[in-house]
Order: sequence, then structure tokens, then C-alpha cells
Amino acid sequence: MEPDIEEELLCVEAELQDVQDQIRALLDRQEKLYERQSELQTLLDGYKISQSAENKAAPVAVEDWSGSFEWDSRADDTRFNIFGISSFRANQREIINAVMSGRDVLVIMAAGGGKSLCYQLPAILRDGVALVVSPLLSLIQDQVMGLTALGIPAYMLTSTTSKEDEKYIYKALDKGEGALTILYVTPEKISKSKRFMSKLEKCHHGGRLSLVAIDEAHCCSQWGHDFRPDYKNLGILKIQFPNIPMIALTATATYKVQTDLMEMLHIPKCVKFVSTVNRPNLFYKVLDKSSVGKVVIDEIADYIRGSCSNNESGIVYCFSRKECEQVNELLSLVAKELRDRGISADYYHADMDVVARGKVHLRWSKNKLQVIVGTVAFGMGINKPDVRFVIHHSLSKSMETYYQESGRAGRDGLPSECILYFRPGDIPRQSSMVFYENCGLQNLYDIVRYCQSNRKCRRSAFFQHFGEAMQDCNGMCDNCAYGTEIKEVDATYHAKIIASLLHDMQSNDQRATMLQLVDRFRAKIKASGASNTPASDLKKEEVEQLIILLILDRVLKEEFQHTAYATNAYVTLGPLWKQALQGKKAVKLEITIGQRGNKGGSPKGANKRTRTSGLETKLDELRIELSSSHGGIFPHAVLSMQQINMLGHQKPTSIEELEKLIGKVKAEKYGNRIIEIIQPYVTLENPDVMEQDLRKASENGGNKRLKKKDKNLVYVESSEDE
Ligand SMILES: Nc1ncnc2c1ncn2[C@@H]1O[C@H](COP(=O)(O)OP(=O)(O)OP(=O)(O)O)[C@@H](O)[C@H]1O
Ligand SMILES: [Mg+2]
Repeated sequence: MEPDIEEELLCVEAELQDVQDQIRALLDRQEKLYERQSELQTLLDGYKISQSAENKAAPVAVEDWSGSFEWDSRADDTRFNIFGISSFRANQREIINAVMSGRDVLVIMAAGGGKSLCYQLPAILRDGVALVVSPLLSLIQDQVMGLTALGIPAYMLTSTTSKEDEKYIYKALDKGEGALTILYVTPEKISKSKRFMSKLEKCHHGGRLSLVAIDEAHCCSQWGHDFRPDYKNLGILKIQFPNIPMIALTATATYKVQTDLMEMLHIPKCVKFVSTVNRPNLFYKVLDKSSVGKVVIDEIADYIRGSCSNNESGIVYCFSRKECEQVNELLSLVAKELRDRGISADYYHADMDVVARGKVHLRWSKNKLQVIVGTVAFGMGINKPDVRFVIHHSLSKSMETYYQESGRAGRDGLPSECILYFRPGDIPRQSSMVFYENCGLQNLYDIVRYCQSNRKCRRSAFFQHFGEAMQDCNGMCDNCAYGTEIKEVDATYHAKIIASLLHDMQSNDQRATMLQLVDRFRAKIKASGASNTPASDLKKEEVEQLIILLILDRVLKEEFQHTAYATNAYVTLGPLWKQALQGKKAVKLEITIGQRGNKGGSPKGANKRTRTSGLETKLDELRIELSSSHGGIFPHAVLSMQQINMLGHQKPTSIEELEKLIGKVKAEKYGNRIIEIIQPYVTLENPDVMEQDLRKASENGGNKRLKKKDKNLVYVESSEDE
């Protein structure tokens, strides 16, 4: 009898185990399906919106904007000889053709993609004045200075415009007197200045308004990340000037924003150009953030000293603008600590007075200051193309904002790095700042997922977020480049303890912050004396990581309570807590071995940044010097980094050769000085080798000499004669 019972019991237990395994597998599958469901829903919403926008617009035959047009040769000549740009980037030529054909155009192109050229070049090719609306004074100033340096009659009408310039501009608008090709204004001018609008009408009436460009057009939309009320009134421009081509440009990719701004600007039939969100030159990396502030600063300083020895520019972002007071202290502290470690750094925050802020920005833009430590308030006005690194000392509030903020690196297309310091312990502070925003927590958890992931390509997270097909990362993120060295811990048991702890606390009307929960968990493990249970081996940070994982998996959730001074975040039981309590929810915790971002293995695409040669360094110094002597323009307006690299390789020795590389305008203006710098490097074809040989030669009693064979070739030979 007894053996029968025992046998049946074993069978029942085995079957139970089997059922439990199946439940677990099904729950896992359910999770995955939920995730996929939400991804597909986002894609579908986007698709529907785009369809309805297309249906609303009159059917337009598919047009070929890449064919030949009568202005082709003029466009190429202007691109090269005035802008010094050797070839168009993706979509630029097509966009220019559409504008030149008189069509309204919407341009969605990633940061640094080259949107400015898309309206500046047609502005030069078309007769009359091009009106450009741009949201920030600093952006406008940059652009006007750059264009003026290229000899293009560009002006701005803003609060800082002198009376004299204002008079000149109004005369040009009114009567067509004086050269005026591009006029920049802030949106307030359109919505608030009747005088300006009436002059603009006259300009239009006289057939002298060539095009209207709305830069940073996402500012029109409340769904965009930087809504500006004055942008809402820009719809008036299309109403007043229906036949003038309007080009709206933005780097924000969401469909909602796109359709919103087409409606607001009254350009339903516009030709839309959407480029990829991919920024192939950016290397994305997440690093574990130490809980000790100084260690983080040490690491940042080491990174800057090690990877950016040529005084290459960068930004360090700290916190969000909402925590301003403490942030200001933190910013100045971080800047000071970086200075103490030998790095030229200063801080920038919204509360500084305008002059001081402007000075910091200017020093940085002119490469006289290497690093700006700022809040995200230091954002849209940044037009510097050669930012080599953007470091986030703390988490952005969404994937979209991280894409924008990190995207300030490498706008010139050269390899640059985006580094994010992540610590689960930072999350409650962030979540208590965003929870009241529409989808605030969901957005934050998305970027937390991005950070927590040790295997998934970082780039793929952006493609997924913006509903774009996957593209190859080419080893340009830490997860793709270094491979993964992680330990997977089955944390199902740990999750069970946490759920039971919280359940007990909640039954007693108690609540816990994340820190308190971590402490309670560890205390419970200790008190139970279970030193060899699987739960005892988790470090404090790993318990934090687990709690965050459980929040992302909806086993737990965050709740918030306002006090007079702050908003506190608490961790409570979430929708799937019972499954966790019953051990039915498989929880797998990925623990990094060693430090994240420093995983072993040789990086595939990492460190693609080439070392700057001696000549390139000299050319870089020259551009700083020339920029000051040419009216204080920015160094990148003299020569871009790409042009410096090209000159470093090609080493032109005559103005004619130089002209073929950087165009007529720049060759004429700066040519002599550039050639002066290059010349010695042509005679010394390989200066590093040469220097070594020269040294050896002198050590050997000078029995070697340099012999010049032809203009470009130099070799070293032994000579007994000398
Ligand atoms: N075809 C090209 N070839 C090489 N460099 C280019 C080309 N087009 C633009 N650039 C350079 O790329 C940099 C970024 O261009 P631009 O400022 O127009 O970017 P953007 O798309 O407006 O970016 P953002 O969204 O950040 O404003 C500039 O330094 C510009 O001179
Ligand atoms: Mg731009």
C-alpha cells in the first residue's frame, strides 16, 4: 500500500513540476507578447497617421527628385566653391531640387545630417530674399556669422540687431536695395512685429521673397520635445505667401510631430523627405556608475585625458533642469573637479546671467575651453560640429531625449562617443521628476531598459523606438563591439522574497523607498541565517538592479508622494506580484563581470577615432588663429575637421590644388596660410619616421643624410662621404 502511495505522490509531484514549468514558460511568452504588442501598436499608429496624412493630401505622382535639373551645375558650383563641400549627403540634392521646383518640403533628417545646406543653397540660387525662422538667438548668430564669412549676404533681425542693420534690412525688404540673400528671424518677429510683417509683404509683393524656411520645425508641435508657443503662429506665412516654397526642417522623427506640423504650417501637399535616424559615426556606450561621486569624476577625467588628448570638445550632462538649485552646485563642482584633474572645463546653467553663459558657450565654441558641464538646458543652441564626446553623468528622461542630447556629438560625421553613466540607484529621483508627465514613467523605463541591457545592440533600441527597420551597427556600440561577459543569475527566489517582504509591509500600511527595500531585503536574508541561500550572494547594487528589473517586468511598481519639499518615490507591488510570490515568474538577472563597458575582447568598431597627425594639429591651431583674425568667426567656419583630415592626407601645395579640395572662397581667403603650414610636411613625407631617423643619424655621428628625390618623396640614405 505504502509504496503505491509514494509512487503516486512522486508522479503527482513530477506532473506538478511539469505544469509549473509550463506556466512559467507561458508567462514568459505572455511577457514577450505584451512587449511585441506594444511595439507593433506604435508602428501601426505611425503607419495609420502617415496614411491618413497622405490621403488628405491631393494624390501626388511619385516624383523623381534625383534626376537632372536646369540648375544642377549652378548648384554644384555653389556647393563646392562657396560652401567648400565636396559632395552632397543623402537626400540633400533631392531636397534642394524640390525646393528649387517651387514645392513645399518637409525634411526629417538626423542631427548633423546637413539640413542647413538644404535651404541655404536654394536661397543663393533663387533670386530675392530667403526668410529663415529659427528658435534661438545663438543658433541664428552662428549661422549668420558662418554665412557672412563665406561672403553670403546674410542678416538677422532680432533683439540684438543694431539700428543701422535694421534700417538696411527694412530697406532691402521694402525697396530691394542692398544685397540681402538670407534673413534670419526668431518666431516672435512673425507673431509680434506688425512692422516686420508689412515689410515682408512688400518684399513678397515686389516678387523678391525667394523661399521660407522653418528650422527646428518640431517646435510647432506640442508633441515635440521643445514646443514653443510662438511657432504656432507660423501658419500665417503660408496663408500670406501661398506661392512661395516653404521648407520645414527637423531632426525629430515621430509621425505625430510630422503630421502635426504639416497641419500647423499649412503645407499638406509638401514633399516629405525622411532620412534614417541612424548616426553611424556615434559609438554608444553605457558604463556602470559608482555610488561614490569622486570615482565617477575620476573616470570621466581619465576618459577625457586618454581619448581626447587633442583638446577635443565635449559635453558632460548632469541631471535635469527641474532640480536646478542643487544642480547648479553640482555643475560647478564637477567642472571644478575636472579642472583639478587638468581638464579645461566650465559649467553652464539656465540661472547664470546671459553674459556669463554666453561667454562660456563662446569659449567652448572657439575651442578655447574643452568641456562644458551643463544641464540639458545647454541644448538646442549648440551648433558645434566637432563635439567628440557627450557624457551623461546621469540618465536622460526618455530614449528620445537621449537621442537628441547624445546626438550633439559628431555632427561633422566623424567618429565620436556617447557615454551614459548608469546606476539603478539614480532611478527613483528621475522617476519622481517625470511621473506626472504624459507617459513619463513609460519613457523613463524605456531608457532604463536600454541601460540594463547587456546584449542587445544599443542602436537597435533607437530603430525600434522610432519605428525604423534595423540597420547594421558595425560594432559601433559597446554590446556589439566588446561581446558580453555576464553571469546570468536565476533570481526567481530573490523576487519571491521581495514580493513577500512588500506584501507584509503593505499589510501593515508600511511603504518602502528603493533604498529601504534593499536594506530590508538584505536584513531579512541575514536574519534568516541563510548565508548559503542563493539570495545571500547579491551585492547591494545587484539588489537595486533586481528591483528595477522587477519594476520593468511589472512585478513591482513605483508610487509617488508629495511632501512640502520633494516628491518621494516608493516601491510597491505591481500587477504581476502574485506570480513572483508563488515563484511562477522566472526572473533572470544579468550581472556584469568586471566593469561594464570595459568588457574583454577586442572592440570591433570601437576606437575608430583616428589619431591626429602633427600636420592636422597644426592646421587645427591655424583655424583657431584665423577664426579670431577674421572677425571672431568659429574655427569650424574656417575649416571643418573633415577638411583638416583631407588636407592632412592630400597635402596640397598650391592655391589651385587647394581650390580643388576646399572650394574657391576658402582657398582665396585662407589659402596662403594653409599652404605655408603644409609645405614643411610635404618635404618631410613621414615626419615621425623622419624624426626618428634624424635622431638616429645624429646618434650615429651623422653618417646619414636626408635626400630630397622629388616634391613628394624623401628618402634617407647612408653616406660615407659626409
Ligand atoms: N554634404 C556635406 N558634406 C560634408 N559636410 C556637410 C555636408 N552638409 C553639411 N555638412 C556639415 O555638417 C555639419 C552639420 O550640418 P547642419 O548644421 O546643417 O546640420 P543639421 O542637420 O542642421 O543638424 P541639427 O539638427 O543638429 O541642427 C556642418 O558642419 C555642415 O557644414
Ligand atoms: Mg540645424
